[in-house]
Amino acid sequence: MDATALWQRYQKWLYFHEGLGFYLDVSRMRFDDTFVEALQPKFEKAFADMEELEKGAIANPDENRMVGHYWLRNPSLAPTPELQEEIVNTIEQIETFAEKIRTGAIHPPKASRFTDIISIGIGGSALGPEFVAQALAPDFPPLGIHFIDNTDPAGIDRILTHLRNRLSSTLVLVISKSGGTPEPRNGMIEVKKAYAGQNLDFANYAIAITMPGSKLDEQAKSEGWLARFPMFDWVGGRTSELSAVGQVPAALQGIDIRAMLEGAKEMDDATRIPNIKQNPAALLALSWYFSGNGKGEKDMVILPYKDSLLLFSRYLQQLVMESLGKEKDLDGNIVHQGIAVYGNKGSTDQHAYVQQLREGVANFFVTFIEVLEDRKGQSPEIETGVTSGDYLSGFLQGTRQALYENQRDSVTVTIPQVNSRIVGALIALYERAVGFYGSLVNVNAYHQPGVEAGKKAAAAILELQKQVLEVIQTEKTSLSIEEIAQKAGASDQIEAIYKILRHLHANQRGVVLHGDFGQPSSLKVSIT
Ligand SMILES: O=P(O)(O)OC[C@H]1O[C@H](O)[C@H](O)[C@@H](O)[C@@H]1O
Repeated sequence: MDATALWQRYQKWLYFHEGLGFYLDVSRMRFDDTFVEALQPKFEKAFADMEELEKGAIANPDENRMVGHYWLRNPSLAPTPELQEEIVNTIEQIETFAEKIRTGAIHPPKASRFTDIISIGIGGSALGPEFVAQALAPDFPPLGIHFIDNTDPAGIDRILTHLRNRLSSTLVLVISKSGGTPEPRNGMIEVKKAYAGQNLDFANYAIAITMPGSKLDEQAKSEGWLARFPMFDWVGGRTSELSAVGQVPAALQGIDIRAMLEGAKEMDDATRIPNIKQNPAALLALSWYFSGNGKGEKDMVILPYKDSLLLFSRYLQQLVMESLGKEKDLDGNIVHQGIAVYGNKGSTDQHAYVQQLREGVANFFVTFIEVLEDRKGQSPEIETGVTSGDYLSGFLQGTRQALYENQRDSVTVTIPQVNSRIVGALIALYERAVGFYGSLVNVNAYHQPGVEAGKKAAAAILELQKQVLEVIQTEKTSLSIEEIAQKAGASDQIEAIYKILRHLHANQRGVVLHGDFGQPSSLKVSIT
């Protein structure tokens, strides 16, 4: 296509939202009108499905749940007055509470202000808060936030060591929708011990964000924690950033949560329009479908040219892959659906893997995110008439062009600046695009059955560890791994048993391995 034709195509497909100053350019996805027409019936179904979902249909049939994240930013859409009230009240409670913390009206027993937050959570209970903190926290936030989003002991130590002199002014958010996920539970137990180690009563510092009645909620209630905020049954983890999960940490950092909700609402209104060309989420879903043949054949590379949006790709990784990565479709057929998502930021990544994007295996499409405002205020000149921001902008345009010339497609999202309203709008845009795409390929985008298998397997390993330790302690003599496996009645688990023992050995847990470590079957195991 020559320059004039491309310019025409650019204008033909350009989506612009005036209120948000938001652009979406899908002109560098090489679909034609026939393709769009062919997809029209599927889109009609997707629009209808979405309307039902917003009205409170059981859009997540496997878990028999409504899917209501859209109600969070427009409570009048919630199907009952009780739900509407719950949403409105929760936001007000969060704002009031955060204000009291920030001003010192609520303060720790031994200090006039809280200075820091440890936020403990994983998956949907971490990725949104992490992304938003990086994107929107002011340079000098009223409280600095630190995340424990794993059960890695060294990771936990790093945070606790860093905060050891400020623990007495550090709030702890324990975020878990289910209130039973092992990683945040472990983090909470370790952090609680650290508080006890400094003679601090954990309850005076701890806040629970979880479904009412969960294990975590019960614990917070019985121990008299500082506060509890509800996570609703009808909000999925990966779409929970605009619920208490994201709002509490954001408000405590001085981020404008009302503006985030407002931006999301504006985007929701725009993505409710049942017309592909006038609906940015539909245009995204169309592009994804085109690129991967409706089968996820191409990966989605997210490249924001702005440091503050670095974690957007990680956030989207869960939203897209946990929603769309499914073995079966809604009719029970084996489909192995999904779209792989990765990325960091430009222009940094141009000095890393973009080489492969340009010339290597063509198994992806790029989503560029362009921010029009370079920085607050004027930029110094780097060369005559040229700023650092001009370079950033030039690198984005150049990469988009170079990829296109090599038959690599891309989408470009352009936003005026990174602020609360726009970040809210971006979150809403992708939530809706994922919902539409789920309908196009006929999968339940709101459950995650595959995650359970990993959790069960891990639980089985920990059970096996207990059996193994019992054998070693009863026998009290040096044994081979094979003998231990036999005595534990788990010969079929010999490799897992070896790995358990090697891990215990490496961590001074009373188990010692002797022999040739390159020949595991030769090893002898004894207790210390
Ligand atoms: O918030 P929680 O209940 O602790 O869940 C945290 C995360 O873990 C689960 O395994 C799910 O796969 C995620 O969707 C969820 O966000």
